[in-house]
Amino acid sequence: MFHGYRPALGDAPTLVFANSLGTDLRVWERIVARLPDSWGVLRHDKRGHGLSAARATLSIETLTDDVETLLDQYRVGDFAGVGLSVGGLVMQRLALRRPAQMTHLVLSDTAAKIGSPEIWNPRIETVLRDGIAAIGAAILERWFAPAYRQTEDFALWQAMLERTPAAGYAQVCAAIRDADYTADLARIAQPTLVLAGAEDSSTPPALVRAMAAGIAGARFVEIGAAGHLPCVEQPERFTAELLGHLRG
Ligand SMILES: O=C(O)CCC(=O)CC(=O)O
Repeated sequence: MFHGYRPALGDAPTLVFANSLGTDLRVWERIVARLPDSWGVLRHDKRGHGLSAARATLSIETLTDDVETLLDQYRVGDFAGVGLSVGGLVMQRLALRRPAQMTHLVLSDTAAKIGSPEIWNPRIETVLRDGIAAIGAAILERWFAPAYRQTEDFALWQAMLERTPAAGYAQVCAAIRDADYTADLARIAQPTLVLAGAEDSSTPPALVRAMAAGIAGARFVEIGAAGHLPCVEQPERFTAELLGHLRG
């Protein structure tokens, strides 16, 4: 599995990131660039995305297994988990699997249950039949606020999305469809920051806020002028919230 690891220096914190559907580890580039150099960072391309090969069966649980494998491979100690959308589902699992090791949780533009079979099944069918480009414009409208879609930058993320293998994308869609962690939210004990792009129509702020309400003590912050990927569109604000959460 393709990944990047930078160990923390001394007692500096380590951040473990998990990406969203149709993106790879570069989605965190602008956040990592703003972190202190001493902080540890572990990022990866989930199965069927970026440079990571798909695997025969995939679920949120197997995606979480992959992150645990990397944590153990590098003997990562305490870490903060940062998950975006489907990556947020993975981090919700990891929070419960590694309660002592995960010190803080950051959930961006995610929920305990995202969408329904009525949304995911036609999307899977279309992608497998016609490719991602067939639904690319609709996805990008959900990902970015209108002003951002006029920028030169926008084409970069469109390329990332459209280069995602259709089979890998469809497998992750099915994994999201089959996951519902609503009943487990109350068991999350880490201090949790929940971020939502104010213009996110993939996981709208009301849905994200409802998840936050289920996690004891979670702090909910809405980020203006951002869609589904505030880490791309509003990296300054995203990083400020992240650093504030970790530094208490
Ligand atoms: O981004 C994700 O991980 C899943 C949510 C989604 O459907 C994103 C999109 O609108 O394409």
